[in-house]
Amino acid sequence: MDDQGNAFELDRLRKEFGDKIAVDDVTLAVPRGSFFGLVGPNGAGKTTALSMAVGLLRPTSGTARVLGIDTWQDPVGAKTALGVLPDGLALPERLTGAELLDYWGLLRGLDRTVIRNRTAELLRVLELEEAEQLGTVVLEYSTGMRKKIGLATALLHSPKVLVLDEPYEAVDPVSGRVLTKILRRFVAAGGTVIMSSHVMPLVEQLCDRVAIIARGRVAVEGTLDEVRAGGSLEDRFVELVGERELVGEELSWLGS
Ligand SMILES: Nc1ncnc2c1ncn2[C@@H]1O[C@H](COP(=O)(O)OP(=O)(O)OP(=O)(O)O)[C@@H](O)[C@H]1O
Repeated sequence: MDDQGNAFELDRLRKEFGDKIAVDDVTLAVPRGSFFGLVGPNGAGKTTALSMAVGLLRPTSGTARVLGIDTWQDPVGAKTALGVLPDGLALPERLTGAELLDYWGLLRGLDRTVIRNRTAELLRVLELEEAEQLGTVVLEYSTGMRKKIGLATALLHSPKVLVLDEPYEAVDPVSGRVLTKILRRFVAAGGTVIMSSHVMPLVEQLCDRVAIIARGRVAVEGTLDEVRAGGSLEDRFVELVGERELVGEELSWLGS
């Protein structure tokens, strides 16, 4: 166990794709029990950093630890502690939600009765029960439904740390509220959530710590109030990242 009380530690984590430095020596600590928001512009390196941190993408250099367990030295140990909603899920598509969770649970080594009970509960809470009754396979799911079944796979084994890449994207408001309740309850019970999002008000509403990442680097990190520095998170984001104005005649043909 990690004696510093961190759920997550990235130490000079780096990813190069050819000449492109996608993640530029990111060092970040996420204290246990925090609801951590990772924000930044498109292409900033959020997905790449999270993918390396959870063991889905091999870093060029640097380390990632989950509850003190090195993600790359002890992948099974780290993955036991982790629940992950990756960007662009690669799920078996020709299974129904329940079949997928059954398969997932068995891969995780869960007991069949536990899988069955949790699956029924997750499908009910995430409003995927009707699709299940109709025999809808994941291939036929809408974008939001795919997000929700992805969340269900992340939650199924009751992990200690959840890493969610844009969990609210494409999720309707009713399911969004359910998700918020689930995540808040999870954190209240001692779990840790690391979530990327482009929705600043949502991050302000949910997260107690935030990092703004830009061009592969951490521009600022701290408590929500430290990062906001008296303004809104969006103001701080734009201030750090730089505002893009339409210059001169750019797109003036639009609507003319
Ligand atoms: N497999 C890859 N090969 C080459 N370049 C990549 C690859 N994956 C990501 N990149 C590049 O790395 C950079 C970071 O991408 P990443 O997907 O991590 O950004 P992001 O912050 O998650 O963006 P978004 O908010 O749009 O999801 C981008 O410049 C992207 O083009």
